[in-house]
Amino acid sequence: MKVFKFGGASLESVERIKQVAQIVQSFPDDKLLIVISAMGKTTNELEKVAQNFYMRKREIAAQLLYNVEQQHIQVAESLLGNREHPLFQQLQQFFTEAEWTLGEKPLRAYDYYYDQLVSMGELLSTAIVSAFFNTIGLSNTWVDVRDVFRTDDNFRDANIDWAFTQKQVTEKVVPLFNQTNIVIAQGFIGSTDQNESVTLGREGSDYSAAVFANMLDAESQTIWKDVEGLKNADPKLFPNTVNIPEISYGEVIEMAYYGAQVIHPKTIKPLQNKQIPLLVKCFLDKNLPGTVIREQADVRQLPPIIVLKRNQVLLTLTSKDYAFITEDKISDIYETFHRLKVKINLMQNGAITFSCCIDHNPEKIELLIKALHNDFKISYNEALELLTVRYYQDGLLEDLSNHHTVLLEQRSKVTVQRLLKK
Ligand SMILES: Nc1ncnc2c1ncn2[C@@H]1O[C@H](COP(=O)(O)OP(=O)(O)O)[C@@H](O)[C@H]1O
Ligand SMILES: N[C@@H](CC(=O)OP(=O)(O)O)C(=O)O
Repeated sequence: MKVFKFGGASLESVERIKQVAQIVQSFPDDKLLIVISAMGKTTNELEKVAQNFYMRKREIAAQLLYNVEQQHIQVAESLLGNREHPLFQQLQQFFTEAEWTLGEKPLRAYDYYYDQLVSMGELLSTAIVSAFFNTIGLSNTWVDVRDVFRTDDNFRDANIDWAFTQKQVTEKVVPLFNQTNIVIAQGFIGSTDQNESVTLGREGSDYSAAVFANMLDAESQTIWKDVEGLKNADPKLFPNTVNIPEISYGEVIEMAYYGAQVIHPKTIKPLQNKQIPLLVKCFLDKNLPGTVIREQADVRQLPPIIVLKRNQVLLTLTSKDYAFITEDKISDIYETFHRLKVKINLMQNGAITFSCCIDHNPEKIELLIKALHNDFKISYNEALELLTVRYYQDGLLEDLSNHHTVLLEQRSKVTVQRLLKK
């Protein structure tokens, strides 16, 4: 059994979906559990539907939902050639459910409504791909993963109930492979014990695939991307990147931790637990070797690995009473950040100052200031970039920081981080 994951980029047009079908056709002898994300940027569009609904801008929300509907119907029509197929009823049902939600008064928390609306992207894409595959001879079974992935009600970042979900996978998903060699399921979504839809955190389909791989004891998981494999930096941000043929789980966790937006950070652990290799392959050319991520990878040959996080803010807290920044003060500060769910990307303290770098989020900064202003004078510096280089070489570091002022720096033997201002 192999687990494949196709993300939004691989489904962003009719041509790309046909290309995905060709890839799947080249594995005729394998049992495949295929996890699929929403098409293209659908999740972003559905987020806007949810935001407008919650701000009681119903007409705008309805119009945005209609746009999503039309895009999907057009893609489905191009792939299937007509509107007679039962798929169109299935799509209509998803839209009707979303319209019902839009008709409600938003009495519950925003995150709940977000999940009810945004989870639709994966239901639509999987329904379309499944119907298309069946019409071209890629016989498959479509699964509503909300009947399989049981979670808590931590909406927008729900946590999987492993024991219950494993039972569902064994009892409901495994038998499906007696009917077809291919089973198609949604990434990114699940359901509570009250049958409410949940999402697992943005870009969470890699993680969904890893949960399936773990529970099905898959021989491998492959995520199909628009890049030749895992590279030493994001090729959209840096011109001369190189492909990494082989890398360890631990190294990929480090990259994700520092902000590399290529593999969801939660993906590695379920695979590592069962020593299942993670392959990153290119859907544009499946013959490229890609990257193998596993425990015993040869890391001696790793190039410098570069991660750039943009849109960062440096927050500086200075104690008002000139008291030292001691352990108890740091503990209070961390407690506040934890309570407000603000992640610290880099921190440093001096005698009476505590400085940290966080993602730019004006609402969160306002809440932090409110919570901390009694004890601290607070200043902040916006529009910064956090550069992380592992296995750094000084020449490279200087090149990457050229024309920037370094506001904060931290070095260990392996990793250097610099907070840069243009
Ligand atoms: N180190 C890296 N190696 C390869 N790609 C990277 C890296 N860091 C960031 N990326 C970006 O990840 C993108 C692919 O991931 P993503 O867009 O999430 O795919 P999908 O949504 O299809 O799963 C690439 O287009 C690339 O710009
Ligand atoms: N569609 C979701 C989940 C996901 O993982 O998408 P992608 O595989 O395209 O990154 C998102 O955009 O967050």
